[in-house]
Amino acid sequence: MADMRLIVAGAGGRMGRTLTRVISETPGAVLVGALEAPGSELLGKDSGVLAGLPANGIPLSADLWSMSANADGILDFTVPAASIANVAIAAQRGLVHVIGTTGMSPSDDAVIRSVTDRAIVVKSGNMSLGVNLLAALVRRVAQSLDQAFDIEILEMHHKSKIDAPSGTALMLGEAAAAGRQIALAQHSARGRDGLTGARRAGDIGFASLRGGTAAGDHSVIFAGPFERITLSHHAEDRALFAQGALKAALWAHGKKPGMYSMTDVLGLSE
Ligand SMILES: NC(=O)C1=CN([C@@H]2O[C@H](COP(=O)(O)OP(=O)(O)OC[C@H]3O[C@@H](n4cnc5c(N)ncnc54)[C@H](OP(=O)(O)O)[C@@H]3O)[C@@H](O)[C@H]2O)C=CC1
Ligand SMILES: O=C(O)C1=N[C@H](C(=O)O)C[C@H](O)C1
Repeated sequence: MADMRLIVAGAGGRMGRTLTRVISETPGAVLVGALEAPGSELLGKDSGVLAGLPANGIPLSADLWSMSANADGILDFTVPAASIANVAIAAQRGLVHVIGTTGMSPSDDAVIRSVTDRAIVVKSGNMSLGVNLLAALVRRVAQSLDQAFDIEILEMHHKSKIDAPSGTALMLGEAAAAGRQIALAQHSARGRDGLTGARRAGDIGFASLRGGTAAGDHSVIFAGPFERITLSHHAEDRALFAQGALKAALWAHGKKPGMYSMTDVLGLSE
C-alpha cells in the first residue's frame, strides 16, 4: 500500500514540529503539507528545518484547500477555531482528520459531529496509550467506590498552555462520571477560590497547575474516609502524543466516515 500522505496543521507549534519529526521516522507515512495560521511569521519557512531536521522542501503555508488536494489525512494540534475550519475542508475532501486540539466548547464539538457523515475524524484530548488505559481504570474504580470517596483531578502542564482544565483532565472526569453514572456537567467543581463552602457531595473537582516545561501530568484522587487512592500518568515527552496521533491516522485510513476516539484506535472499547 502507498504511504499515507499527511498534512500537519499547526506545523510551527510544539506538537506540529514534533509531528513532523515523528512522521519522518515512521514507515508508511509521508509529510505532504505543513499548515500554519494566516499571517504567521513562519509562513514560507521549511517545516523540516523548523523540526530540527534537514530541509524537506515542504514550506509552511496557510492554504489548506490547495495542499489537501493530494493528501490522505490531517494531523491537527492547533486551536479550536482552526480545527473547526479544517474539519470542513477535511469533510469536503473526504480526509482522515486526527484532532488533538483541546479547549473546545460543546458547540465546537457539535460542529465537528455535524460533518462526520463525510469526514473520518479521530478526536481525543490525549493520544497516549497510558492515558487512555488510565481513563478505563478510572471508570472502573469510580464504579466500585461509593460517594464516600470524593474524586479530585489534578493536572500540571508547561507554562505556555492556554486552556484549563486540560483536555485530558476533562476526559478523565468524563470517565469518572461514567463510572458513577452521573453527568459531569452537573457534578463538576472547577476553579475553587475564596470562601467556597464545604465540598458538595458527589462533585468531581478539577485543579490546574502551570509552570516550566511539564509535558503533561495527571492524577485522579479518590479521597475516602481515612484512605486515598491515586491513579496517575506522567508524560515524559510530547513525542508520545505525536506517535499516538500517527497511529490513529494510519488506523483510520480507509475507514468509513464517522467520529472515532483513541479507545477505538487502541482497541480499548468495552
Ligand atoms: N490530544 C493530545 O494528545 C494533545 C493535545 N495537545 C493540544 O494541541 C494543541 C496545540 O498544542 P501545542 O502544540 O502545545 O500549541 P502551540 O501553540 O505550540 O501550537 C499551535 C500551533 O497552531 C497554530 N495555529 C493557530 N491558528 C492556526 C490556523 N488557523 N491554522 C493553522 N495553524 C494555526 C499556532 O500558530 P500561532 O502561534 O501563530 O498562533 C501554533 O503554531 C493544544 O490544544 C493542546 O492542548 C497537545 C499535546 C497532546
Ligand atoms: O497542551 C498540552 O501540552 C497538552 N494538552 C493535552 C491536554 O489538554 O490534555 C494533552 C497533554 O496533556 C498535553
